[in-house]
Amino acid sequence: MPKECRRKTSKDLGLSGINEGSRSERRSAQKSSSQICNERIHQTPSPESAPPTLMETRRVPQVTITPEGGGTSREMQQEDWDDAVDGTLRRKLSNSSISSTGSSAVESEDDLLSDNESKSKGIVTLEHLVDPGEPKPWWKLKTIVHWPFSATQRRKLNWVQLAGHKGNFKAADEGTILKKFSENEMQCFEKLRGDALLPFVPAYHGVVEKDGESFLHMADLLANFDLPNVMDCKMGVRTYLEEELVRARERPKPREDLYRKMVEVDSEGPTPQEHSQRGVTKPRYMQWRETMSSTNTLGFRIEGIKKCDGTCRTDFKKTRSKQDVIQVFSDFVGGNVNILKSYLNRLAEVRQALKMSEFFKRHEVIGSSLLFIHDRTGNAQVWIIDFGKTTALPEGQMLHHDIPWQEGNREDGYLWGLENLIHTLESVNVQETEEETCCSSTKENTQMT
Ligand SMILES: O=P(O)(O)O[C@H]1[C@H](O)[C@@H](OP(=O)(O)O)[C@H](OP(=O)(O)O)[C@@H](OP(=O)(O)O)[C@H]1O
Ligand SMILES: Nc1ncnc2c1ncn2[C@@H]1O[C@H](COP(=O)(O)OP(=O)(O)O)[C@@H](O)[C@H]1O
Repeated sequence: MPKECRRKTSKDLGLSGINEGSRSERRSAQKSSSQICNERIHQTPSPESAPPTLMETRRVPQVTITPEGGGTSREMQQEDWDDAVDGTLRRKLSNSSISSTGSSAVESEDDLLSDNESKSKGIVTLEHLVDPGEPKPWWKLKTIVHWPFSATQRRKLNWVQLAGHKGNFKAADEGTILKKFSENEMQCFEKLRGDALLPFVPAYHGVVEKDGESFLHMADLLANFDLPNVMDCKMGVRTYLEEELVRARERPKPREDLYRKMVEVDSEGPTPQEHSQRGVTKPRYMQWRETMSSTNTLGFRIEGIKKCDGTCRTDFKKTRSKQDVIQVFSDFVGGNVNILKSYLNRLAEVRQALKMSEFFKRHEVIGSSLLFIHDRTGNAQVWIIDFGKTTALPEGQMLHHDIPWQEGNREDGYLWGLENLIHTLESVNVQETEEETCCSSTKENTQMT
């Protein structure tokens, strides 16, 4: 069937109605959502109780950690943002020089990953912790959770891991997975039990332990999808904890692995000093990642995408401009207006839940992602994942999540990023007639023996 060529934005198709709160704001300003998104980057902040949409990104401080210790702080200037939004960042930090040639979204096609390759992210095969034939009971319960697995269920799982550390996940009983234990994340799951965010996080089944190694047992969000398309968006304007900054300042540890990762993307990234020592500190690397991608300018970034045709890309480190992000989103939804609508609906629900959530008010949410999953049946969902670096604030303290971060205030820019994410998704062009998104019907996220 010939494809309809006339392309429309989601707004033309009435999708912006989903986003009620911000629609009236847009109407009153008589501006398109794309304008708004760009303008937010330049707007000055309204007073303390500003609505979540207004955040002055010009004042996101760039705290630079030098190997000698002693952080220096520099506020981003107007020209930095001007450069950032037009896609050519040419700014210099106090001790570094960064250049970019634009989005990798159109540059690299070399990222078809499998677990045979050295890269840690992509399509993986999850193993169980023991050989399928092992006869003895080997699980030691650490919490009240009853270990439900039987030997016959110990199979390998074809899975998708778009971010995070290699080997962090194991297969578990059907529809569930194990993630390497983190005290922080465990506490978050426990606290989320009675919270408004509960419907948006993977169901949590407790902690299990084997041979001294502990795991968080949770729902496999891919389990109910047929050949899923998956996208990981890391939320917030900052991806490292304030305490990581403090630690790096007190005991700076230049890391060669991070230096190598930086050079791989931009040989001009490291400063002369970092080149000579072949090392960069963690916060320095994280800040560089934030400025190269859309984290600082939009409050979220794309980490990886796996499509139903089996292709997988995690080469988004330089996808920064709003236009580039729109292009990637557009490709991800494959012009399917219903998928786009479902995602926008779900994001509106997530936003609503975040505003209600007691947990969210009292936690600094760093490095957490929104996981988008859809398939050809039209099923499309968004989930909040990864609480490994989500930390509770001292008693009585609360965050806005939509005001600028300054060292000490622990703000993460999560809500601001979500607003921008919604507006960016609303700007995606969709075709008037639905395009077949792809793929045959073989079940992909399956348990294999
Ligand atoms: O994405 P790239 O450029 O590879 O950088 C990674 C990610 O930021 C990881 O975050 P995530 O796990 O959310 O993907 C982070 O782990 P943390 O979350 O532990 O900070 C890694 O720190 P190290 O593990 O210290 O290298 C850092 O090297
Ligand atoms: N519950 C889940 N269901 C399905 N996929 C998941 C789930 N949790 C994580 N993932 C996948 O694993 C990747 C890494 O997850 P994450 O929790 O961020 O790990 P880490 O803490 O190591 O960064 C995500 O990008 C996603 O592809």
